Amino acid sequence: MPVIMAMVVLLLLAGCQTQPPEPPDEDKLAIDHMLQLIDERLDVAPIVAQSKWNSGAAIEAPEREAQILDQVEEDAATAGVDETFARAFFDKQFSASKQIQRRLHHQWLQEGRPPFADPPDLAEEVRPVLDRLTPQLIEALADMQRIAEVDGAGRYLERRAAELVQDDFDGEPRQVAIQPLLERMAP
Ligand SMILES: O=C(O)C(=O)C[C@]1(C(=O)O)C=C[C@@H](O)C=C1
Repeated sequence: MPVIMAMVVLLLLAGCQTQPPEPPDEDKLAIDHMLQLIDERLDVAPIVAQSKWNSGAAIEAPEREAQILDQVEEDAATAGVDETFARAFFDKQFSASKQIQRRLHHQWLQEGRPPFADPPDLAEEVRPVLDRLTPQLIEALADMQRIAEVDGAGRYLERRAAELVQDDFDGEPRQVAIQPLLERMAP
């Protein structure tokens, strides 16, 4: 009997323990959507890497980054997104993409890889994919800004990132890409 009593007390105590806060469902959906967009953007990096492997163009393209940031500035103003936040976010998306590209080039160099048979054209086909993602990411940033103070938002984002953002390496590019969001969000 005392054993059963002790078990009942333990069960009651476990039930009383407060669970870490979880954001409401609609905020969870917004976070998932943001992570899916980040994943889509990172997915383009290997295609950029192929195109540059063939052309010999540098991975770092500062003039292209500046061009995207001009667009970001405009879209952020329209969507009411803090410009510094938006710029920091995109800067990290560039860093994550470059990390993936550098790792792939390193791998291909080691393998002595010949040029790819038919990579898509960088300016005509690949960059437009990234340009279409920019306004969608800004909209998602507006949501992130809105729910930044929601208890548990940062923790949820970090947990879901591991499931939704596939960087195909060791998770470092993913960590780089989500860092500005984690910095802004309540844990
Ligand atoms: O467009 C390119 O050349 C890319 O490599 C893509 C990208 C980006 O993520 O948008 C990444 C790195 C470059 O410095 C510029 C832009």
